[in-house]
Amino acid sequence: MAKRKQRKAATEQEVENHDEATVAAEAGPENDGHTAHAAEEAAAAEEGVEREGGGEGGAEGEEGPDAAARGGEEGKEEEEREVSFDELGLDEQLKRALRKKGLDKATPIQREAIPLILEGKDVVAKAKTGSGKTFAYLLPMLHELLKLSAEGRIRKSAPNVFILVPTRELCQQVHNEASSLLEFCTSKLKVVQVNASMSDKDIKVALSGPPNILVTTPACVASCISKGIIRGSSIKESLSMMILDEADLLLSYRCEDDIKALVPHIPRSCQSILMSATSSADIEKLTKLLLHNPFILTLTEVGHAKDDLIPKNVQQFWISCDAKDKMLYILVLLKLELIQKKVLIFVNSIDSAFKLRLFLEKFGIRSSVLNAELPQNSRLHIIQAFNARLFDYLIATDDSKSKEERQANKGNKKDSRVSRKQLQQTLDAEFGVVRGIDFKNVFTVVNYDMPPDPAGYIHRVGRTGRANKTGASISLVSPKENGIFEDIENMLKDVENRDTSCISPFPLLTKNAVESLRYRAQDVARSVTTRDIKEARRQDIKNEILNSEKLKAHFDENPRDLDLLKHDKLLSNKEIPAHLRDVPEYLIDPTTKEASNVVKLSRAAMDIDKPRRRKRMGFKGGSGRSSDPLKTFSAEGKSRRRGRKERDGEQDRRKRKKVES
Ligand SMILES: Nc1ncnc2c1ncn2[C@@H]1O[C@H](COP(=O)(O)OP(=O)(O)OP(=O)(O)O)[C@@H](O)[C@H]1O
Repeated sequence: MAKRKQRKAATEQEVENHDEATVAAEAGPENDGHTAHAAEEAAAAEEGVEREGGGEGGAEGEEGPDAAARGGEEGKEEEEREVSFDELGLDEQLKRALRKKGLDKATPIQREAIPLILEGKDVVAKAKTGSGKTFAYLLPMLHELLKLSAEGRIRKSAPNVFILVPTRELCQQVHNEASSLLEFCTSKLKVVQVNASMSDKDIKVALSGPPNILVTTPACVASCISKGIIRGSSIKESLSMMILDEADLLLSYRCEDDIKALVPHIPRSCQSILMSATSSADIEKLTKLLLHNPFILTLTEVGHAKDDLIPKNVQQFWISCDAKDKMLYILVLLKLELIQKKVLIFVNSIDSAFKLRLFLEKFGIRSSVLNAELPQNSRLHIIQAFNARLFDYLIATDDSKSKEERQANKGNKKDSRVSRKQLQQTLDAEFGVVRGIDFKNVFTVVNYDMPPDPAGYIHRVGRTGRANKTGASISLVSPKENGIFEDIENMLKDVENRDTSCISPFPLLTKNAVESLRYRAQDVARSVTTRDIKEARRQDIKNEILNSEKLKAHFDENPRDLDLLKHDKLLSNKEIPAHLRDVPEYLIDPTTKEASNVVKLSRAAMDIDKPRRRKRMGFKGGSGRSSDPLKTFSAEGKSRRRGRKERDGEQDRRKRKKVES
């Protein structure tokens, strides 16, 4: 009965354009709720939402005509109401854990997906990066398991739930999130994560019991099955739910064969959920492979096109510069404080990352490098320390290069034992910096090197503006990268159905500011030699291997003690000359000074440096337009600035009016 009620609310929501989201729920050939579907189609056509088919029968049939008849008025009330976790009928113990995290309202994807999953539907949910997809599947899954456990109906020959993710960073992240939600649960559900870096012995120990929930990568679960660590027949008996998170990335991590190996063991009764930030042919492939008549949720924000890819709270900028000047430009941005911290800088190779780190270090700017070479414990600790604001600049190597190397390694792996060892010693095949990791409070993402493809851009930029916070991205585009930049712009224009670009020139940078630091930057850049880079890279791995051991022992006992190790330690022990550490006042032109002051003021206004005082930053939190210098300041000259200010004033007035009315 309760389920029917929830389903009704969901169906009403599907036909409406929501306050913050438009949901396209697609019903398929077996659906007998034709009337409801026709109403949805009509509403969708009005909203410019496409329907693609595919879907679930039964319940829609029961509720459809009813819902269609009421689609209008009641639905509108629904649309304007935020939905609390209470209203979603979740287990009290889970709600307690959510309250402890300061969360009471569901995000749009949670509001839509949770009732469907609770009803036992197969669901494909597509919602942009940072929209809360993880809890959208964890909460209903845990709710159902708690219910089964209370009723003594848990089958225990193998895990009841598989959560498959592309990388081991994500294994850890999802495992942590699930464990934190179970904090107040009296029936002891066990969640474990296993990955390819663990020995068979450790995996066996982790899987003994067995756990209720297994978070792992497709490669690891396939290997467990082939080695008999998990028996296929036990999976058939016990598995009640399978979740593929970051599904759009699973196949790009060459997991297709591994997933195919799993398919024959999945019982027909198993409910499958697929979560994704983008649409792709890979999603279609996985859907066909694993799901039965799924419900497809596609979520977008109001006023934005259906497939809008970048959250609207993220401003996108670009700077055109020669490849050889990129270090100079990044120095200007960071040293003259023209961008908000914390900053995540993407580069395409490990050497470039260390070159940049050494270069910045010579100007007194400390950073850390996150890359596939580091031991897993160190990588996790770097992410945790960055999230805890122990340092402000993180240089991350993207997957592009490592992917090539991964592929090469994958080929070699079959050929010789040495290559396998090399694979383990060099790059971690299950590593992914960008994809899906929940970096907290990153304000600016910098594409120091452009990503190899538009999808890479979406995932990189998705590391800011998470949970509806304000963010910005800045891409440094060299002439050689014009092609990929155009591809990205075209893709964004296409999906947003726009004529103009969604990425604006960065407004706070003057030619004077760049020229003021040119000679210093060139001198210092020349002084960073290939040998220095090699040595720094070697030194960093050495430090981190030692760290990794210490970390393991220490953090088992003191999980909150993040200050133990510093990842932004100076790589060189030479003292930083004063003229490089402090930029003399006379070098900075007045416009840049003004820009930098505005950035600092807005930083203070946003209270960015006092995270603890902002204990409960709700989902609607973050900063408004008025406090964001990128929206109120231009380095291009006063008259233009006035124009922009006036426009902004007008927009603010309009916004106020909307709120008042
Ligand atoms: N209901 C909520 N209210 C406020 N914050 C939330 C809520 N649900 C999740 N969050 C927070 O939002 C952030 C992003 O969530 P999550 O990592 O699940 O996003 P995602 O959609 O999976 O992103 P990606 O596609 O990049 O992996 C997290 O820090 C999470 O704690």
